[in-house]
Amino acid sequence: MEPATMAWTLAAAGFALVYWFVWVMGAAEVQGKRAVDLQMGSIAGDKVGDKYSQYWSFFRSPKETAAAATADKVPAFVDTFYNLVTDIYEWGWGQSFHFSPSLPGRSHRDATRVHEERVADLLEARPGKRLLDVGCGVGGPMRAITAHSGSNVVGITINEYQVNRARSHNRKAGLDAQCEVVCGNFMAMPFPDASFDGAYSIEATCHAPRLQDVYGEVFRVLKPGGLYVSYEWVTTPLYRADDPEHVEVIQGIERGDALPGLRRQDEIAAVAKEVGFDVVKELDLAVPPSHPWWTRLKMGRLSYWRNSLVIRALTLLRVAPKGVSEVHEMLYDTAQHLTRGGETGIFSPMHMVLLRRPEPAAAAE
Ligand SMILES: C=C(CC[C@@H](C)[C@H]1CC[C@H]2C3=CC[C@H]4[C@H](C)[C@@H](O)CC[C@]4(C)[C@H]3CC[C@]12C)C(C)C
Ligand SMILES: C[S@@+](CC[C@H](N)C(=O)[O-])C[C@H]1O[C@@H](n2cnc3c(N)ncnc32)[C@H](O)[C@@H]1O
Repeated sequence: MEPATMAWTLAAAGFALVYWFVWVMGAAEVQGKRAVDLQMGSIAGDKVGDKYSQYWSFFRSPKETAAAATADKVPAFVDTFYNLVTDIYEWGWGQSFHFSPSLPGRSHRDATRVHEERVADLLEARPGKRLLDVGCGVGGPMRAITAHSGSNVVGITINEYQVNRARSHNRKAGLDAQCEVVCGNFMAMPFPDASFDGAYSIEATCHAPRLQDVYGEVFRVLKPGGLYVSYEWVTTPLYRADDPEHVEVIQGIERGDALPGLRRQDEIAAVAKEVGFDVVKELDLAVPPSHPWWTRLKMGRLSYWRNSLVIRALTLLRVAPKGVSEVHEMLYDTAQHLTRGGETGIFSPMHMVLLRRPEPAAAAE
């Protein structure tokens, strides 16, 4: 082959490869968020590195730092975290930022939807009901629940960038008349007392330093008789604080997922009762007969490698901001810890509680 022809062939093959990696494979999970669109939330491109260091400084502060002082800083730290990860989550996982038990023979998308529809069914959601989504992300669950039940949903998230993403997805799905999104702290919500028929939180309240603060707020805004379902991140009774592997896995999950400290499974219902809820049902959805939730993380080694290459290439080309690679590495690392947490059974991201705010007469008994 002529040298010139060879050069042209190589250039065309290179272009085709980059195109396939970035534009075709780059739309990893859902259409709508491609690798070339990766931003870092509302963080300016040249500040990503600083924000990433700021995120880590939270874990570097001495353990003996007064818990209350640290707790005050948590919402800002969680907000920074979601600025850093929201686009990578959407690109590599989808619009629902949670796990689901796998369903043999069905897609991840189906498994996700079934896990979300279970919430609507537990809440007996139907047209005319007004539900609250506590920590709503970019609204994947909210749209599934509205579409499934016909109810109206108001979501709250601490992260302004997610509010904009969620509103835009709601509009595109034609659900903006039924789905509303508010920016705010779920530990001090901007809603009147007794203003919701039902509420749910999917893998979100683990970001609260004190579960009482968020459960207390949900109790306040629910109408008497209203139901609240939560899927909680917890350590299970198999966790041993004197086993170094267990400690490393749990700390790895906390560091890579902006958690002020994972709770024990038995703390959840106790806190619910403390703030006044009746516990209607409590069940760990991660244990058999459920199929593993972590297989989706494990099966993706090739995708992680591909994603990492795409991100490096885009950073080099200055399409993606500097610092994205570091955030991506952090997520890869936490994926290993989450998988290990699932395999050992010491961690569950779906400890489900169904709670009811009692009617006044029942409360007085
Ligand atoms: C509830 C929370 C988030 C749960 C999950 C949605 C996310 C936890 C870890 C995330 C990921 C890890 C690896 C990433 C991978 C390296 C990248 O190439 C593509 C995206 C990941 C798969 C990413 C996707 C979302 C998670 C699974 C917490 C924060 C309380
Ligand atoms: C892992 S995401 C889950 C999102 C959504 N439930 C889903 O399943 O797609 C956790 C969510 O909780 C929100 N969150 C965390 N702390 C919060 C706080 N103090 N107030 C409001 N939202 C908060 C985050 O902004 C994020 O939207």
